Amino acid sequence: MWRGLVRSAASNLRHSRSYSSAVPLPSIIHKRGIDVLHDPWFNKDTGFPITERDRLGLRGLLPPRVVSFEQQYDRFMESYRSLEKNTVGQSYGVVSLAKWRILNRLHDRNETLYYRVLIDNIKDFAPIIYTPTVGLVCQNYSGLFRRPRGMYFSAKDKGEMMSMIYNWPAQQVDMIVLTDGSRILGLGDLGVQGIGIPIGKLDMYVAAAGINPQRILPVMLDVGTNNQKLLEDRLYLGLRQPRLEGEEYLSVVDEFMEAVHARWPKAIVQFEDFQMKWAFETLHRYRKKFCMFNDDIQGTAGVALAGLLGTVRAQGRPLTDFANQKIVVVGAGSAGLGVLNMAIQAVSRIAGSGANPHFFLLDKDGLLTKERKGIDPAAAPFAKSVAETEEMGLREGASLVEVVKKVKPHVLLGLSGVGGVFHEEVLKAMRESDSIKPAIFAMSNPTTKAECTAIDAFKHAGENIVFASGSPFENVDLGNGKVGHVNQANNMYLFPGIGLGSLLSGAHYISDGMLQAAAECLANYMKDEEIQMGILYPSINSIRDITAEVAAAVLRAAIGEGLAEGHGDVGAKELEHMSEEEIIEHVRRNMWYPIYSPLVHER
Ligand SMILES: NC(=O)c1ccc[n+]([C@@H]2O[C@H](COP(=O)([O-])OP(=O)(O)OC[C@H]3O[C@@H](n4cnc5c(N)ncnc54)[C@H](O)[C@@H]3O)[C@@H](O)[C@H]2O)c1
Ligand SMILES: O=C(O)C[C@H](O)C(=O)O
Ligand SMILES: [Mg+2]
Repeated sequence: MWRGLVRSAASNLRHSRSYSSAVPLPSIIHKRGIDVLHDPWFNKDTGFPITERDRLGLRGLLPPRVVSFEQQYDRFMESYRSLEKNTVGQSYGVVSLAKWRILNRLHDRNETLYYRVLIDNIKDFAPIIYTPTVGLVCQNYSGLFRRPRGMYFSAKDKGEMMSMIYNWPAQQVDMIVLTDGSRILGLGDLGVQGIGIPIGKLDMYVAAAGINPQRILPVMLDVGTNNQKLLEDRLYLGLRQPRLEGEEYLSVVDEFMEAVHARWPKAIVQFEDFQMKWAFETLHRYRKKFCMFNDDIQGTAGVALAGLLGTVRAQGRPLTDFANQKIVVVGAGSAGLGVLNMAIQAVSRIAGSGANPHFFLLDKDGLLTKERKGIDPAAAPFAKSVAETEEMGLREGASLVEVVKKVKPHVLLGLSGVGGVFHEEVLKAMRESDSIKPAIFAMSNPTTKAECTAIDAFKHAGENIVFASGSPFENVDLGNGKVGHVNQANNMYLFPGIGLGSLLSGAHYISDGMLQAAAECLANYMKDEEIQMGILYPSINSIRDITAEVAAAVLRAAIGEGLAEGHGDVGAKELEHMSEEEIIEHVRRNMWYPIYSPLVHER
């Protein structure tokens, strides 16, 4: 149960919150009494030792027995397990929200214990604090709201953001996840309720990348919502106005980015769940100016590419064969286009710039060809020419079934946000694939929006497929002791490492080379024996390990490109002189791990 490395208190405290107010020794924190108990960053509940109770004015505010961290941990897990028992037979929504509530209450009260149970039970808890339950939490946010978490900047705050940013109590922030709530998972525009996504992503940053929870900041940019139901909901907590558009919209994002940069010039900003037009626009606008990335475009692309390369290996083919793979991508949004852009780059690296990849792109109106009217410029490079389409017996707007039947793809990859779009006929058509091991990636989230379920994929497309989904599914029992392995193709395998590696590099922007290094690291992480069994991604139980490797790869790439400026007391020169082993050791040393650190100096 007690996995992972236990850091020394001193090293944990190096990243602790520091205070500008003059603090007389012996206290390490400036708060006293009930304020300490009400601060989840420092609270140890019944775990406060007698010396700290004395010196922080806690005597009498707690029952007398001092309970160890291990006992507190076991107590929480017992109540969690009994909640599981007591909710057997109830609906998914009721059970998962009950689980979310119990975890959220701990999060509100005692962050050290919260992150420890999260890290140690990540396989069980990720589906609650992350996809799929986080989607349900966002949908029910107004009703579930008890306490705020993170910061909210709204269209009404124009002109005020530079001063508002100083309302955040931490002196240092390393990692920000920002959304405008316009495309929350596959659930559409959820307005201010989308704040659950940055919170969930940052929980993964703490659990996987060891970013200190005192240095994370979830942010909601509330520029209104076009969701009529929310606008009419009397409990809705966001601005009741249609979304800002055009220059008005961009000026709000600009102001926020400048405010963040002014206070924390080295903070990394992850853009998350923005509708496509703003996802691309803001990425182009800020990517060389600030240290930022768009997770849905860039993080997803790297995870998908790692899976696609794994698929080639699973077929027993050399990686150069990637250039010959026929890949049908369903969904021409920020994620689908991000994947195709990165896949095209990979093909030209592997097979030279003259290679002609066999990629097919569909959106809600079917196969995209050059004949499409009003085609989005971001999708245009992937539209098929008339000659190519005719040669295959296809046409503009051809349906998914037609495309799969004619193309016989090696890979069918969904990022459409439409549950069940890989229906029985589509999956059965995959049996005629030209691959001996066709791959089906149903990457849309949450589970209800997956293009197909794992069971249906193995049932209709055959037992020899490789399967991956964005939200978790159980492995499938194929009978006779055989198991259909379910991979979770989710950007959670990359964004924490991209963020941590970029942070430690101190680079002023995140280059394509850094992102490519992250994807390659994930692709190379899996052993051939695993790949042969259809296992394309590591178990989520190893997410801390894979994240350290990814972060080291990103850091090495930044050093190699001369972008690394260093972080904290480790400068560019020191980074340049580190060996590969020293870099990974440096990354691991900088990963926060939850233990109770002393809050008073020893006399
Ligand atoms: N697994 C992951 O790591 C991951 C990462 C990012 C996004 N996603 C998921 O991918 C989905 C899409 O995200 P996005 O940012 O690209 O959204 P988006 O809104 O930008 O794009 C959705 C695309 O799907 C197309 N589409 C809609 N209905 C369709 C249909 N019936 N057939 C074919 N195409 C259809 C739309 O035309 C559009 O091109 C979401 O559900 C999101 O949760 C998953
Ligand atoms: O949030 C996730 O689980 C993955 C991805 O960022 C998404 O938008 O679906
Ligand atoms: Mg996302």
